[in-house]
Amino acid sequence: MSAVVINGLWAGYGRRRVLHGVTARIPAARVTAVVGPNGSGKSTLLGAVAGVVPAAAGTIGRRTAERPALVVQRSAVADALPITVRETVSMGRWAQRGAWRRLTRRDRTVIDSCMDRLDIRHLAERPLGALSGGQRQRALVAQGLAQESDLLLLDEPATGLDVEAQQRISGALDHATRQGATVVHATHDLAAALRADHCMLITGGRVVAEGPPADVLTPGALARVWGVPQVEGEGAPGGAAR
Ligand SMILES: Nc1ncnc2c1ncn2[C@@H]1O[C@H](COP(=O)(O)OP(=O)(O)OP(=O)(O)O)[C@@H](O)[C@H]1O
Repeated sequence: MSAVVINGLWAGYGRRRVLHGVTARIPAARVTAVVGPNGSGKSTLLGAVAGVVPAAAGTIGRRTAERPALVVQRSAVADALPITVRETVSMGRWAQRGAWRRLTRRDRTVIDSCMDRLDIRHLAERPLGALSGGQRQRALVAQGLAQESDLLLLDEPATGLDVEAQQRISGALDHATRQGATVVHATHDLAAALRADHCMLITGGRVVAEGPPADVLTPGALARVWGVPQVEGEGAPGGAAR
């Protein structure tokens, strides 16, 4: 079953088109990895599905009307933002409660459990700007989880993190899918993409392959997309590149 069906999607910024007729299906309650070179349109695709980048043409069909949770790259968050980790994660509840309503007991339980899942409860009262990059990224992922949306979109959530932090995040995302959420993450980490349930390879704003990661991330497809020959025997066998 598909959580999102994208059909002939064109999208970009102003008059500049970044996505050129993207057609793809995102399976429900699974992890999908979006892979592609710098500037290929991964963030733009996540933004379009999240509704923050308008579609110029084509359609994005959703199974439900719930607002997606979008976790942006940590570099997109200002260092000087004067908020604590707990406040950052609490903002995840705004979509349900509004920014000025008092948090309920259930909100506080969700916030604490999302901090626990990312192992950042001990940092709860620290200012976000005073954290390391990896700690800050965990706080942003916890904020996304706190929205309890059925569609979680994450832009390179594990880039530059140590192995323990990467495992925390990937464990939290797997947990979300077991709870029924659909997870889509953009990544440059081919090992992480191979662990996903589904993979979309994009280049130049076009989907060049889509399907099981081992069928998509073939040595031939990677060589074509990145233009560098892969070492023989590396990557997965098969060939599903369009
Ligand atoms: N806000 C913006 N305004 C104008 N152009 C943008 C904007 N954001 C991205 N672009 C352009 O759109 C193209 C695709 O960018 P996008 O961030 O979607 O790629 P990406 O695959 O996520 O890249 P990366 O791997 O480097 O994060 C790039 O050429 C980029 O310069």
